[in-house]
Amino acid sequence: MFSVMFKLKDFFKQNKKDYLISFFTMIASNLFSVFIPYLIGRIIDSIIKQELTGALLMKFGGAFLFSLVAAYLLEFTWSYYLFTGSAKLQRDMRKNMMAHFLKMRASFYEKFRVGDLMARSTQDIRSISDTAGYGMMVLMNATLFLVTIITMMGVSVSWRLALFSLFPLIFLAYTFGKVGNIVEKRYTIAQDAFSSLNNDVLEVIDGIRVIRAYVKEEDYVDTFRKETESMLGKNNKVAEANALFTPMVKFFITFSNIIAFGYGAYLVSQNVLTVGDIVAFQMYLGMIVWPIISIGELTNVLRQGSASMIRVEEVLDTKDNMEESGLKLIETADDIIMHGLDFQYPSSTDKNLKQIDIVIPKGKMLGVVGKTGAGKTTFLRQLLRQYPLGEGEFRYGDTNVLDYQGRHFQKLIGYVPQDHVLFSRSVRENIAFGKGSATDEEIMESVHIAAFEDDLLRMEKGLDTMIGEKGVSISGGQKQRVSIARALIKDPEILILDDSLSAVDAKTEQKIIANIQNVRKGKTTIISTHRLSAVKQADEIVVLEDGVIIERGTHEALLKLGGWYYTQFLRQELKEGDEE
Ligand SMILES: Nc1ncnc2c1ncn2[C@@H]1O[C@H](COP(=O)(O)OP(=O)(O)OP(=O)(O)O)[C@@H](O)[C@H]1O
Repeated sequence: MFSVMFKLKDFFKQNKKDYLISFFTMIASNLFSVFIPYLIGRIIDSIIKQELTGALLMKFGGAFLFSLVAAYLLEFTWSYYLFTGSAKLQRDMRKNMMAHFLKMRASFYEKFRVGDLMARSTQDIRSISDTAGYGMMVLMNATLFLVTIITMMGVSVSWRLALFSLFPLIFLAYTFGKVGNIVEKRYTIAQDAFSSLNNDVLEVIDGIRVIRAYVKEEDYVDTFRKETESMLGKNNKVAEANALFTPMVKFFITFSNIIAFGYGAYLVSQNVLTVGDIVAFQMYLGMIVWPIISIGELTNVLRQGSASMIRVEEVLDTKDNMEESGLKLIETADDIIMHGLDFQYPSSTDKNLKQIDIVIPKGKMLGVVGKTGAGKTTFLRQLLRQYPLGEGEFRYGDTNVLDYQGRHFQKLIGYVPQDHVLFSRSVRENIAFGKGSATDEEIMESVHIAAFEDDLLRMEKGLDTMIGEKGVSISGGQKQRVSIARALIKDPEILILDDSLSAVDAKTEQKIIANIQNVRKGKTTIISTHRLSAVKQADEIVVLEDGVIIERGTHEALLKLGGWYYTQFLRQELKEGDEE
């Protein structure tokens, strides 16, 4: 249960000053608070003994008021320092989480679904920070307060009475532990359900157009209703376990009250205690309820915090299984050489690339074709190092890719993925993303190469047009061209296009290819495509089937070969002829 506090020890150390201020102001505030019943006890005794004079009342009144104000101000101070600390913890953990997400590659995102990651980086982090704020407050304040009250009960009234009347609380502590275990288990189940629900919401929002097109709204409403019902059930179970704490405290404290009254009255009758003592003692018993309830809640907060900590650690401890990269810096791209390269996705049962032998000389264009599922994207992912390296040789010139610094290596590559990812920003920002300091001239140059000029002219605000969620929706072909412009503005040593021209018409495709060839002289370009006309000009074309290169050569050589490429090319030519 306390493991979560232990795991946060570095954070507590870093914010030692704040926690020390909280701790000492808390002690002082508690001392002033417990002084008040003591004063009341003394006033009652003075009334009974008929010793209360005006001067004495003024003295008691002054001390009472001073203690009240001091306790209030001190409580403000400790709660300020404690709760700002917990907000800092949330900030730090979110920063760590985001840094981790940005470092991770494909296999990590295959393990965790987006909704799950969102749940862990919001609700779980909040629950952990509750342990550093509320949890810490209860731990320090309730235990300190409890110790102070019990000491006052013993010192200012009677140790015997204190021991007897607090005896039932031993059973309370035992029950707290048992219920705490139940809370932790139920909370983990509820959080897992929340992750899954989060994910489903994201999927619905993402796929809303398809859901509508297939008139599946009702089905989704129904599924979602069932899920939220089940989630409600799980949360109710947590609430049910939580609700046990307060009645449990009241139940056991009642026994303490009975003992205190019975045994206390006996001690008064024996002249061991005064009536004022008993009143003060009962007030102390009343005061003890709050810290005990809080300790129950502390158990709760700590159990939930440690369940959340396990969920957050699971994410932070998951690496993407990428090999350690070397220290070499790569300044310029060399020939890309793969020899006998095999690769298998972690979740795949068969090899997805088999014995790939390829040399892409620096500055040349390679075309990668093949039917769907042949392994084109998988081959490009090896170049991009999105997955662990397969078995076999993969070099840049004479140097094994693993000898290069991973991140540095990426700087040479411009990549246009199959699924176009554009941000909810302006066209300008989306394109300049490829090169932070890009001027409008440079942006327009890439717009021109990507054949996006005419589209831009039609946009009322030109480069300032907002796209995505915050602005206009743009077509698939337009998205592809903005993505191409984003990759081109970097003027990368290696440009990788993964089926990036599929949504543009044949004429525009030819225009883009011609532009690319024109501006990328001396630079390596790799194009994977279904439409063979896009790679006609390539220096070499490889045909993949089931992860194996089955044909290779120039366009002319492949036509002569009369294999898959030849048949496919004829089919596409005929189709395009028909369309024209
Ligand atoms: N992340 C993955 N985990 C497991 N298997 C995968 C993964 N991605 C792809 N595959 C499998 O690897 C094989 C090659 O897929 P790949 O996406 O490389 O084909 P492709 O030639 O690019 O297809 P397409 O033209 O349809 O994009 C397929 O059998 C596919 O099911």
